[in-house]
Amino acid sequence: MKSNGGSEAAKRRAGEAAAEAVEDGDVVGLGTGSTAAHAIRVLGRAVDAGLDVTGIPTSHQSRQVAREAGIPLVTLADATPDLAIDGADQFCGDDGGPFHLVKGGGAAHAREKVVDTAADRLLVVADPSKRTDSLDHPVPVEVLPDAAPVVEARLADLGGDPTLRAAERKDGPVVTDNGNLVLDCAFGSIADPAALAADLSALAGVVEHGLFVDCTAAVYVGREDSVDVLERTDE
Ligand SMILES: O=C[C@H](O)[C@H](O)[C@H](O)COP(=O)(O)O
Repeated sequence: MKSNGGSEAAKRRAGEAAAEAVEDGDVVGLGTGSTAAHAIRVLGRAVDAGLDVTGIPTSHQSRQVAREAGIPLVTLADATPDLAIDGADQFCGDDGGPFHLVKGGGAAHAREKVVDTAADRLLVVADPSKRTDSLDHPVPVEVLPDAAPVVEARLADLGGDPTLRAAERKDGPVVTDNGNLVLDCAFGSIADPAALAADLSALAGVVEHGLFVDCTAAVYVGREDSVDVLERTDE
């Protein structure tokens, strides 16, 4: 499984703490990545112990981890998630929020955004290396394969520097779970995530981008021996 190199102990603590927010009878959106996988495994142990939880996976990876953990799975056609637990490649925001994220390091951001925003609450799990004052991580942009050259040009018009994501153990590009390609687009420091998100969403051929703007209810930041919970409060 892809890992960003953050401490596994910190990721595990974040996952464990977020999983504690799940209640009997909940339908849970199951995020993708190495941090969310810790939460899924904890939920699997809770299911073994008798908790009634149903999961909605966000990728082939999270489906596989959930199956191995023994979590019953459904789709968005069957149920609406009460909450979702998902990782992030980078986040900004202080306690009180709003929180903005960059996601899609595992190319799962399109399905993640559908499931995470369908949930009543999105709980993000992360280690401290993901936190920043201002987002500057390249934004993954999932594109229809035929549209990639056109979208690349439009991203450059927006001031971005796009790179087609290459596969690591396959010749050629990464192909997403949805059969599309990914352009990782560097924009430098992103002053207005909402405006950039709107610009990216407006491009023909873009299936989804990895900016998640103010849709997070809480961020669980795991450390070696503790967890900070940052919560979005209503103004
Ligand atoms: O596409 C992948 C997802 O957005 C992940 O949630 C994100 O890349 C964080 O993954 P990790 O917890 O492994 O750093």
